[in-house]
Amino acid sequence: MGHREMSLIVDKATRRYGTVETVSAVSLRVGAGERVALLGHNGAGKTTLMKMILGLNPVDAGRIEVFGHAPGTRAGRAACAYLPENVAFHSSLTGREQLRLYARLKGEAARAADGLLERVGLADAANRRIGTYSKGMRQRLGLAQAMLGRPKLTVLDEPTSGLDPISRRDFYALVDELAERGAAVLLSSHALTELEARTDRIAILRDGHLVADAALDALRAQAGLPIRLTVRARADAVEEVAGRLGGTRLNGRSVELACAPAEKMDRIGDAAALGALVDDIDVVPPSLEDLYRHFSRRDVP
Ligand SMILES: Nc1ncnc2c1ncn2[C@@H]1O[C@H](COP(=O)(O)OP(=O)(O)OP(=O)(O)O)[C@@H](O)[C@H]1O
Repeated sequence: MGHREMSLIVDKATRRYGTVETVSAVSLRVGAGERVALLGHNGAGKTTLMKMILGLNPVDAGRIEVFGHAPGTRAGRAACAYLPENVAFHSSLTGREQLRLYARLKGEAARAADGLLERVGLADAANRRIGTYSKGMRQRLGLAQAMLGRPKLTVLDEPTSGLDPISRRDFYALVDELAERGAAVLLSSHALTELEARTDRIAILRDGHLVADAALDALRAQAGLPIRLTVRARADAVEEVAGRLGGTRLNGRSVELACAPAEKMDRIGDAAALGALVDDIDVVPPSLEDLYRHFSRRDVP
C-alpha cells in the first residue's frame, strides 16, 4: 500500500436514482493538506458525492478510494471525518460530555476531547449544556468532533451556513489549521466571498457533472470574463469622463468600463490620460461569484 498515492481519488464516479444520474462520471482528487471547495446549485449533487466518499451512498459506476481504502470499509471510514449540514447533538449534554462520548466511540482518550475543546475556543463553555450554545459554537463543536482521531480527510457540508461573518472567519481559521496539519479538506458552501482566500482549488458541479476544477487564478484565465474598471471622476466632470471613455455612469461620480483581460493596461492608460478629470481608478477582477455564475450556466460546454 505504501507506493499508492495518498489522497482522495474519485474516478468517473456515478450515482443513479432510477434513470437519473445525480452524480455523473465525476473525477476529482484531494491530496493531503489540500483544501478543495465543492460548489454547485441546489440539487447539483454535492451532498450525494460527499456521501459516496463517506460510504453512505453506493458508487454505481466508477471508483472512489479514500487514502488507499474503499469508502465504507472500516479503514475507509476511519480515514474520514464528516460534518453534516445540520449536525445534531444531545442538547442536554455539555460540550465536554458530548466530545468525550465521541472520543470513546472513536477509541480515543478522553483527554483528546479536552484538548480539542481548547483548540476550537470552547474551553470556557465546555461545562455548559449544548442547548445553550450559539449556532457558531455548535459548528465549532461539530468541527472538534470531526477532528477526533486525526482523520486524513475531512468532509464539511456547508459548515458555515447561518454563521455570522466573525464566526465564519473563526471557523475557516480552524479549517486552515486542519489542512496545515496535513488533512485533506473537501467542503461545500454557498458563501462564495469567503472561499476566495480559503481554498486551494474550486470544483464546480452542475447537474451532476464536474464543470470546473482548478485554482481560482486558473479558473479566471479559463473563463476569460471581463475585468471592470471603476473610474471616479472629478465632481463636475462625470459626463465628460463617461463620454470620452465610453463607459456607463454608476452614480454621480463614477463611470464603469468592462474590458478583456488583455486590454486592461490600455484602458487604464486611457483613463489616466484624462489627467485631472479623474480622481481614482479601481480595477475589479471577476469575483468567485462571477466565475461560479459563468461555469454554472447550462450553455457553457
Ligand atoms: N434518495 C434519493 N432518491 C432520489 N433522488 C435523490 C435522493 N437523494 C438525492 N436525490 C436527488 O439528487 C439530486 C442531488 O441532490 P444533492 O442533495 O446531492 O444536491 P446538493 O448539491 O447537495 O444540493 P443542496 O445545495 O440543495 O444541498 C437532487 O435532485 C435530489 O433530489
